Amino acid sequence: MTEVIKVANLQQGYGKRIILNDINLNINNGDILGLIGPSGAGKTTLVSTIMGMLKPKQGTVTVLGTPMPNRKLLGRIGYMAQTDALYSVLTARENLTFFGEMQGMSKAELQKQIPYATGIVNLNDDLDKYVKDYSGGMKRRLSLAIALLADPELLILDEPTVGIDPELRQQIWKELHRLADEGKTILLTTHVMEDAEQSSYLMMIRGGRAIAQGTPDDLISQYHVNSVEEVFLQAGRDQDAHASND
Ligand SMILES: Nc1ncnc2c1ncn2[C@@H]1O[C@H](COP(=O)(O)OP(=O)(O)OP(=O)(O)O)[C@@H](O)[C@H]1O
Repeated sequence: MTEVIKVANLQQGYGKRIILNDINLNINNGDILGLIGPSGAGKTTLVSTIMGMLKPKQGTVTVLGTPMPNRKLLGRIGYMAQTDALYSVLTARENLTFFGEMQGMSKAELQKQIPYATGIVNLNDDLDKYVKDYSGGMKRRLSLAIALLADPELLILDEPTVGIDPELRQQIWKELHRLADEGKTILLTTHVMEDAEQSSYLMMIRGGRAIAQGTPDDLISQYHVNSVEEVFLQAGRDQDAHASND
């Protein structure tokens, strides 16, 4: 087992405002980490820090053995942001080719990987359409295909299943599990409990703090409840009770 992401005593924020406090996390290869928490909890802030887009205010972030931020590492990470960064005047195929070339992929690799990545998200029949004519869900799916394109060691996906129907969501999860079984590491943020239940390890963030973390089964038994959703609700109540006692 190799440690792929290590976050130690992280404090993060914007300007003087502190958003995340005392975050500690270790993820090994083959893990699927689900970051779950209410809107504004700090999930994207944590993801951006792990990606190296934000420098830690305090503490350290190490990815694939390298302290972050480090630009050189970006080629080894497949990243899907929350807002789609696509060129609407280009077709889907042209977008994929552009982002693949940016990551140093050869023509032969692109020829092999474009059908693979777009097959996972059911976009093969729409490859030559302009992105400006895509629906919101299709754009999300294209963004996911771009993240998968170069077969990266680490996939970081910010809300990958928003706007994706249940059948396709199942297909995507099947592929994410296959990639994890191959030893790839996946970090995703989500609001959706079904996604959380599919993760091998969960971190629940609320008010900038990790209120619970562990495997779904461990958390369910630790909190004496029957579902991940109940763990989340109970951990939130515990946090509120703790705050009112302070
Ligand atoms: N660039 C920024 N500058 C200042 N504040 C920011 C910035 N980005 C996020 N924030 C603030 O940081 C807090 C956490 O935001 P973040 O996007 O990390 O939450 P989130 O858990 O990802 O939420 P959501 O689930 O809605 O995406 C919010 O209060 C937000 O307003």
